[in-house]
Amino acid sequence: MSARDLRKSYRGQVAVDGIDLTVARGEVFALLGPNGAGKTSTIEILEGHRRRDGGAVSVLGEDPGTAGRRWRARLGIVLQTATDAAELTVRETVRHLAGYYPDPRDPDEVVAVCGLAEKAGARIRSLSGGQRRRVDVALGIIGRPELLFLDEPTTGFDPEARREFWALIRRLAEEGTTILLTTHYLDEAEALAGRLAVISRGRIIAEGTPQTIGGRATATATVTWRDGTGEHREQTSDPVALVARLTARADLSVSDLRVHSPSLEDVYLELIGERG
Ligand SMILES: Nc1ncnc2c1ncn2[C@@H]1O[C@H](COP(=O)(O)OP(=O)(O)OP(=O)(O)O)[C@@H](O)[C@H]1O
Repeated sequence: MSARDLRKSYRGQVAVDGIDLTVARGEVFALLGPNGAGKTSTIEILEGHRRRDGGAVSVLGEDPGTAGRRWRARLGIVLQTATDAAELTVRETVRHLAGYYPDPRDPDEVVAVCGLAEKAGARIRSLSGGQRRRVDVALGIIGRPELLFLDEPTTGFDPEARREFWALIRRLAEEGTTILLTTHYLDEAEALAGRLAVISRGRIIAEGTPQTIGGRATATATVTWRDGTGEHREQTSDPVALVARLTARADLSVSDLRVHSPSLEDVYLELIGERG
């Protein structure tokens, strides 16, 4: 999947301002960025849900602006807005949608892996917000998509449900599903994404792996420790060497040794702040 110089404005207001993006088959790629940065606009153009104003886009070898139903059946889509309240049960809803795909997954299995087995017979409108979001995810994967778009998939999930969801995404990725997700949870991006991009004001301002983005791998670390002379704190670009030096000193009894490297959140906030 690739986009070159992608552009989108709403009544003259620029939302996507020349985005270049390439996601290889089998990759899990996360789009991060503040509210209104242009993530949903970008993802919905790639899904074929919104028209672009400019740029070239290829998704599974086709232009989403003109691709047809067979192309659509190869995608799984979890939109940002949750499923409307419905009178159908969870099981009925998932089974119903399965009927639209040539090679769907087993509906009961999907209900189970999405943590909805106990709610399979419940009407959608009776579910909690997080449970409804799980139904959205179930509907997104029922068609055995080659490419899965997830727009803030775990909003409203409790911590356990998020962990279960992460395990599900990892399983799908292992099976070869390409996944593009947006999230405001940096731990989620770090846990799932092989690569990620930070979008701000319609542009990509950083791209890389969770470990290296924004210079994270080479950023200064803070080492703190305690010894006979008191508490110490030192900034260093080579914490391993400092720790080795400290622990080699027989005359110091070092304790409470900690190395703090910048988290993905630290790096993200710095990136956003610089451009904010
Ligand atoms: N249908 C629309 N009509 C007018 N303006 C829109 C529309 N959709 C989005 N916008 C505007 O485009 C900009 C980008 O919005 P978008 O939804 O793509 O951001 P986002 O990064 O997904 O934000 P969030 O994290 O809040 O979901 C915002 O300023 C938004 O107000």
